[in-house]
Amino acid sequence: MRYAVLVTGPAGAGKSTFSTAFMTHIRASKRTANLVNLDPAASPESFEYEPVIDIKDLVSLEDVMTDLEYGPNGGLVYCFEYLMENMDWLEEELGGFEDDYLIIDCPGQIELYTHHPFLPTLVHNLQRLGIRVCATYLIESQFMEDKYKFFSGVLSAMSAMVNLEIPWINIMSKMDLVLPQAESGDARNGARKRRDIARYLDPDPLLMATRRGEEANGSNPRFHALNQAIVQLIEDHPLVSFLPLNLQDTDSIENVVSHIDYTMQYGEDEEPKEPHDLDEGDFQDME
Ligand SMILES: Nc1nc2c(ncn2[C@@H]2O[C@H](COP(=O)(O)OP(=O)(O)OP(=O)(O)O)[C@@H](O)[C@H]2O)c(=O)[nH]1
Repeated sequence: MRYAVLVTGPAGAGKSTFSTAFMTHIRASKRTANLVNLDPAASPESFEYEPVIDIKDLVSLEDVMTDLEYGPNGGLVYCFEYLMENMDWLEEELGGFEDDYLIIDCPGQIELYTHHPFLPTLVHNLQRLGIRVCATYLIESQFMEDKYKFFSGVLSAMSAMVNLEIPWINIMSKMDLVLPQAESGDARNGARKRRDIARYLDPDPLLMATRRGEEANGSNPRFHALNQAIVQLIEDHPLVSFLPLNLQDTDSIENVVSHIDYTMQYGEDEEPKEPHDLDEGDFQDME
């Protein structure tokens, strides 16, 4: 069985950094993982592990912008459409990998997750090849600092989940930036901040509720009805909750990887090892 984890989310959410930490963690636990880059604009410096498959070997944003004179956004859309037309290239590239995890670092264009057919086509093709696919969707903890920005993140996560219909894990990345605040100050303050964080990790739609006529974040009170409708939508479809990810804390990475393993039903089809297949390293792992 092959497994593919799509690492998705808006630009700058920490996808490449998480992909690297994920690779390191999987390899440290003596499993195999390979990185796949699907961002045609990614610079080589963004990867600590060299991707085994790189969309830039098929099409690069730079070439498209130079040769076709497209701007950066149109160029990116062109690259994804080009890949969609050349899925046999990806299929061929994937053919050589019988390893257990493919970590697919996706681009940060939000339209890819909400309405562009690129990701559904990709998922369909991976599944056709017998690869079990799950998605992680990262939004960064700074979204918690502005509840309206946070809810736009919740809605984009929800939209992406509905668009892709595959096992899904939402991750609140860069928790190292907010956790120290929760730990600082007196005990009562700390407890209140931790409670606030919990409301964001399991989104409480009431965070956004306003009373009729009340100004919300400087916005026009006429938005009250719209806010109420969004609150209702999130309440009626409680699809989104977030796993906190603090890359400074090994337990936090371990927790996220365990959720991914569980969601993917990793190892469910593994045959038990015969005693003669076990080597010394396996016994050391059990100590
Ligand atoms: N403090 C902190 N910074 C982080 C963390 N993860 C990523 N960053 C920083 O956030 C910025 C963006 O990180 P990337 O991993 O490149 O984000 P990305 O989602 O791959 O970005 P795009 O590919 O442009 O969409 C970089 O400056 C990282 O150093 C984290 O866990 N904590």
